[in-house]
Amino acid sequence: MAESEIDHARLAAWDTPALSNALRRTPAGADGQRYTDGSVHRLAGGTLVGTAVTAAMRAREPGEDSVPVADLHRAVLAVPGPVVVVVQDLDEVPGAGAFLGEVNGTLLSALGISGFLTNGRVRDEADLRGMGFAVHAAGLCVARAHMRLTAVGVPVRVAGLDVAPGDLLHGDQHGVLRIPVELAAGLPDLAAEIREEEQAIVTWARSDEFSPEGLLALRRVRH
Ligand SMILES: O=C([O-])CC(=O)C(=O)O
Ligand SMILES: [Mg+2]
Repeated sequence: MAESEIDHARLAAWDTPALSNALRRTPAGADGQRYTDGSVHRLAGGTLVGTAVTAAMRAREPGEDSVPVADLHRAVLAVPGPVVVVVQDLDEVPGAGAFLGEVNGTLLSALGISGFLTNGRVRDEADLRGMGFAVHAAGLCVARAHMRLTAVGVPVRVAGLDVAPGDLLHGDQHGVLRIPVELAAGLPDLAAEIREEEQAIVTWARSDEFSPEGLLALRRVRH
């Protein structure tokens, strides 16, 4: 499926656990899923869905290896649909300085991005909460330090998740999930099917029909 045919709004109506459950029923299975490892958290915004535009940065030490931020802006504008900007902080100990703050955030907001993900840190927190896009990062930091982008449009690894330019990402308060583009169209229906199955159990557990003996008699394996 072409990226332009993906129904982002339909995916955004689901949370990451539901889409992960749905992916289990595809060839991806339980082992073929790729998602952030919990070392980053959502600091602002709601659900993100979009195509990855990637970059790398460094901040701890000075260097002559910078590329213009305009390269990132151009890459964002080259994607027809919603974009998730993914920035890998390459420093051995990431987080010395922030790429994302009020100014870079406002520019990316003006370009209409859906989300931002980094293994590094961000700043100007109060401003970021009003940007209208989701921010996932390892945390906050004070300084800019020697922050510069060192590459745009390269494969990156952020919070254990490998991301290539063009990958489809979905994220919420649980983390960020990479969705194989060829499986995207089928996921909402699978998620709905699973929710129905799960809600049957939940509804029973909350009902007057429920009894501990009844539960044991079912000898349930999964839930
Ligand atoms: O200094 C930077 O580039 C990061 C920052 O605080 C901002 O974008 O406002
Ligand atoms: Mg700032």
